[in-house]
Amino acid sequence: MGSITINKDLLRERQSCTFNVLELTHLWDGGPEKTKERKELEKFFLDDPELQEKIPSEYLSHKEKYQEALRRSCLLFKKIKEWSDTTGCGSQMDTFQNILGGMLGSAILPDGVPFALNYVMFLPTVMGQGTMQQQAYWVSRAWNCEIMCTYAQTELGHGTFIRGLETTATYDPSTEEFVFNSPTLTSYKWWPGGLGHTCNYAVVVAQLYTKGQCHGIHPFIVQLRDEETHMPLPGIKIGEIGSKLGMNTINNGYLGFENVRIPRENMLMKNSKVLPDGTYVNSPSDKLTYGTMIFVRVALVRGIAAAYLSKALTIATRYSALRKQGEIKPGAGETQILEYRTQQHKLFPPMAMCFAMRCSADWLWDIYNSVTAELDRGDLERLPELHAMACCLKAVCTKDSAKAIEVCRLATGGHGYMNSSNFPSTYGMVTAAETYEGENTVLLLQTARFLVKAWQQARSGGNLTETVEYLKTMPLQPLSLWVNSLQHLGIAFKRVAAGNIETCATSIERRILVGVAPEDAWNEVSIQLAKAAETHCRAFMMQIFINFATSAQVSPELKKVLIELCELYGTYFLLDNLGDFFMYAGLRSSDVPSIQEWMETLLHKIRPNAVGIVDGFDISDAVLRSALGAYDGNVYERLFAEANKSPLNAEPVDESFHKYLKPFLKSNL
Ligand SMILES: CCCCCCCCCCCCCC(=O)SCCNC(=O)CCNC(=O)[C@H](O)C(C)(C)COP(=O)(O)OP(=O)(O)OC[C@H]1O[C@@H](n2cnc3c(N)ncnc32)[C@H](O)[C@@H]1OP(=O)(O)O
Ligand SMILES: Cc1cc2nc3c(=O)[nH]c(=O)nc-3n(C[C@H](O)[C@H](O)[C@H](O)COP(=O)(O)OP(=O)(O)OC[C@H]3O[C@@H](n4cnc5c(N)ncnc54)[C@H](O)[C@@H]3O)c2cc1C
Repeated sequence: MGSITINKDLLRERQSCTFNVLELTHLWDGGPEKTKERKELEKFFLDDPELQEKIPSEYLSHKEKYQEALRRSCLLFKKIKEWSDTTGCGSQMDTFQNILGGMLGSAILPDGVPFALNYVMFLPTVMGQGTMQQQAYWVSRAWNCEIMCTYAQTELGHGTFIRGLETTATYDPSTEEFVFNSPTLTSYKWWPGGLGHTCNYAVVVAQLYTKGQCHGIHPFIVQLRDEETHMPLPGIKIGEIGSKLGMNTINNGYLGFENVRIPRENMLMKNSKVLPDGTYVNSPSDKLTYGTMIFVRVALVRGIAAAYLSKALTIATRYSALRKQGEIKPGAGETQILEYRTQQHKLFPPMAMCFAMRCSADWLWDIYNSVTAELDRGDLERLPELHAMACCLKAVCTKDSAKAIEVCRLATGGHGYMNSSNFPSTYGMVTAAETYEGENTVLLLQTARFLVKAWQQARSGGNLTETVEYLKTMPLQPLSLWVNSLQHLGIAFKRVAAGNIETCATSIERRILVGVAPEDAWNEVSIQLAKAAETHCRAFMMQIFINFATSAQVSPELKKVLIELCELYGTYFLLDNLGDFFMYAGLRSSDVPSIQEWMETLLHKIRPNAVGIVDGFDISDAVLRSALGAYDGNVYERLFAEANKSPLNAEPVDESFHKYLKPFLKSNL
């Protein structure tokens, strides 16, 4: 038990890798300096015995899980402060992002950080929607953890349709206060992370009434609990919503109001305002209230979708290299399961997806920053494109990631079903992101709205922005014979997207022409609209991956691997959606066998580098938390050690035998 020798199959895999793994790590991290910083950060946090798990959390009760998560969150945030004060290495924000959504956080609090919303949503909302004065007051209090805050938007009755929220904030000019009420059961806030028992303040999104008129939803800062006793303030009804599929330590809560008063100054007034006499001053755009949601969607693509998928892939690929089962040729000895082409088909396309997600996330982060700066100057022109791309990338990447994590689990057979594989909690974390911050279908339909408008603009000769420019050029280019090349893949994906968008636009027009109301026509076509948005996103990711792989400043050996992965991304999704490529990209059935062969050849080429690629993600054992995925490959020893942590193994005979089983066995039914 506990041997430190490396499994010999894994060792052989590492010796036969054709590229320099460290070069990939540096590329993945964004440069050698970033790798160094990340490793120092991991060492600082993960070597601390106080932060290490004593009993696997699966064996704790719901209450104990929360209490332990809170204990560790407090230690963790003290250490973040210590880290920033002593090393001066990296900004606090980088550290927070790594802790809250990144790999480091998942090593210490795998089921979620109850403080996450303070940093991920409360602070960005105050910074994006508060006046300078409000920022000066609230940001330092929340940043320094003098108060702990969350973001309370969703209600029992409404999550998606936020214009339908029912919580009311009614202005009373006689006291210059807003009065909060929850008029119905369905108006109770439901879901906010940390709301149950952790936070004492929240941004609450409510319908604003002043001078007898409703002005729609607005954000307010509301105190929920006493800062000393933590008792709920009068009129505040608050609690936790109970056990969930995953993320069980994030402390999601409910919240109701009965005549709760807050000062006028607690309305976040950067965009719209209520003056002391109750006069309402309009925002330049009512969509600026939705800014925090865009920020989180952008952050999720890299921080959750790509990061957690890289973890699942590391576990499944290392395991597949050492697990032996059956023979390909009778008598030739048992085969590493990674030799099976079907296994390669399960694992290598998700590796390609991981890279495509990372390039897309970097692009999205850059345009988020530039559009945010433009918004601050009052320029709203590029907001629709940012919103459309944040929506579809969040939806497609979280969907691909969750699906691929489940495929990774299945690819490890029975052992993957164990909590000690770390697949269940990894999946629980990622599938939640398919729903929160905008349910995926709903987000795809938001993108589709932008695409249909862009299509109409392309037809009328109007100008188009970067991501939809192809809607102008694609339909004009003649369809050429199929060629197996990256360039042709890039064009074919765009043709499929343009074709799907055109089909939707014309289906809607056709319906409207025969008298169907535009809104009904939209609903009738919405299956195709969601698909069109997905194909647009896929075409974008394909192109961004092509640009990245072909222009990366890396050694020829690594470049070859990047190009293979990029080709695999394209061929995999093409073969998975043949109908689309027949309909819109000039593909003929006689072209398919050569594309299938191309894809299979790519699997064969990637095979010797599979372990090298996941080693390149450089996820330490402490972060992986998996009996199946550890660097040394001593899987069976680890599975045994984990099994022996089960409280049922503490005694050779459990007390339930004497209480129930023995009397039952002796009862002679
Ligand atoms: C560091 C890594 C992170 C780690 C995190 C880990 C912890 C995570 C913890 C978990 C955290 C989880 C926390 C949580 O979950 S917090 C709760 C999150 N909730 C949601 O995301 C709700 C989803 N719903 C919506 O966003 C809206 O209601 C939608 C969009 C569906 C409709 O809305 P509405 O009914 O009002 O609009 P409309 O459809 O009539 O369209 C009208 C126009 O508005 C435009 N429009 C719409 N939206 C935007 C926008 N945003 N920017 C710019 N424009 C926008 C739109 O294009 C259209 O334009 P046009 O066509 O008219 O020109
Ligand atoms: C783990 C987790 C954490 C969360 N954290 C927070 C938080 O911190 N703060 C917070 O405020 N909220 C939070 N939420 C709530 C989350 O944002 C909502 O659950 C989400 O926005 C979806 O809303 P809903 O649950 O009302 O689903 P619904 O909107 O009821 O969706 C149900 C179904 O209806 C479909 N549907 C709905 N509208 C449309 C439409 N217009 N067109 C087509 N189909 C439609 C959807 O596609 C879906 O299939 C969290 C949720 C989860 C799961």
